[in-house]
Amino acid sequence: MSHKIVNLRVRDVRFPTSLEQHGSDAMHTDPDYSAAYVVLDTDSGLKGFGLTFTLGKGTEIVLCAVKALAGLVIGKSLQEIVSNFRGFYRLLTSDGQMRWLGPEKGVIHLATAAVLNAVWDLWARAEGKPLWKLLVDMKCSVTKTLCHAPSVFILLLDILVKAQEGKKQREDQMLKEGYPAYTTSCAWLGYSDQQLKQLCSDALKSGWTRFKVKVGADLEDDIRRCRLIRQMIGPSSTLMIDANQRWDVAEAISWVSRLAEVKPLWIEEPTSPDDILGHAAISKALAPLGIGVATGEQCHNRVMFKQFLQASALQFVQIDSCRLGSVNENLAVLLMAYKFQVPVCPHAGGVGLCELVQHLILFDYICVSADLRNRMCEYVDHLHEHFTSPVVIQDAHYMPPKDPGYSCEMLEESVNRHEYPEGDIWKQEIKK
Ligand SMILES: C[C@H](O)[C@@H](O)[C@@H](O)[C@H](O)C(=O)O
Ligand SMILES: [Mg+2]
Repeated sequence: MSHKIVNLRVRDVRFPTSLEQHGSDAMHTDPDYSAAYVVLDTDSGLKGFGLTFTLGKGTEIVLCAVKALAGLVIGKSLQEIVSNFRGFYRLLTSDGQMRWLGPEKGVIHLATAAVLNAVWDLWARAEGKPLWKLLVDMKCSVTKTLCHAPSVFILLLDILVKAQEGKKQREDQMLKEGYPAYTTSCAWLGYSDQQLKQLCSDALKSGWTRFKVKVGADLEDDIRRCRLIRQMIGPSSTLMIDANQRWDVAEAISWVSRLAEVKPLWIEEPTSPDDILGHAAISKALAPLGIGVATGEQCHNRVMFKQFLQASALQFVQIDSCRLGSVNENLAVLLMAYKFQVPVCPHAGGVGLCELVQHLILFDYICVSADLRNRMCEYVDHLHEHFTSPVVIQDAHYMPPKDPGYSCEMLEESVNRHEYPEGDIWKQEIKK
């Protein structure tokens, strides 16, 4: 069946997470976790669901961008798209007029991600497999044609072929044990010390051993909060800190040096996400303290990642399922990270990001890296109840999803209630 796409709908879905300071950090003090949510209808009745993540205001701009891309998608069959997926990716990102809005960055690229995520979901559903399994079962030569990689990296096929060895064992291992995760949801910046202690002790009881803390607004607060959490989790648990771009380069080095006593594994987004050489300077300065630099959640595209890797400007690659051009571009980044032997630890702090990115990291382990050292996938404990196939966490591990698709279909009732501004949730909020 060809599954011709006959319609594309996009909706503005917002959750009022700022009311309880969920997701807050040094730069985003009041995020309302939101999404531009895309549904593709086909002539066969099969649907594809995709999204890109936003923080509330401005989601309407992403919706406009998705609508601008719709004409490139409607009328195409799934078969036509996947038989030349790289060509379709180029069609979306290289329109002679629209590419001026990016290219491949900002709102238009978020829109590309939402649309392509829905196409990948449709493909996986058509094959009756969860997306990670669709990728794992693909022939290496096919995988290579999907990913949108810079031409310098022609060794991609070799990497994939090499990783065929032991693939079945790794898949079985994942199905049994799951992929290791860390939690960010104990220590958002707007949480009180009391809340932080409570959440941390609950998380320890549920088996969590890796924790991320938000920092960057006030040094004395950071020292107190980081000491508190290190004391609670003990010396053998892993701690990461995340400044969400708050500092300039010199400030980042001195601030993080003051936090070195709590032994963070990484400092995430210490400075502007575009400052590749700044990240390289920070990496160099912090290496003697045993602290790495992590970044990626606001890295526009694969070309930026290529330069970060070439400049030794990061020690942990944080791919993002909704900022890069979907699976296609993320595959390119996974392969480049492997080439540079830098571990991938995906970003998932948002709505739906955990659901999506678990598929990519499973593929990375089974078919690319074959390594779990220094690797873990972010987890936040928010809003999973709004999805038809929510993530399953067992003993701080992501258990591989079993339902066909890319796991980002939302419950119709949740979408209706949270649609902005007409949904009940927002009508009530506006009345207050
Ligand atoms: C506004 C968001 O919650 C961010 O703080 C979040 O994505 C974060 O940077 C993370 O690493 O999870
Ligand atoms: Mg972050």
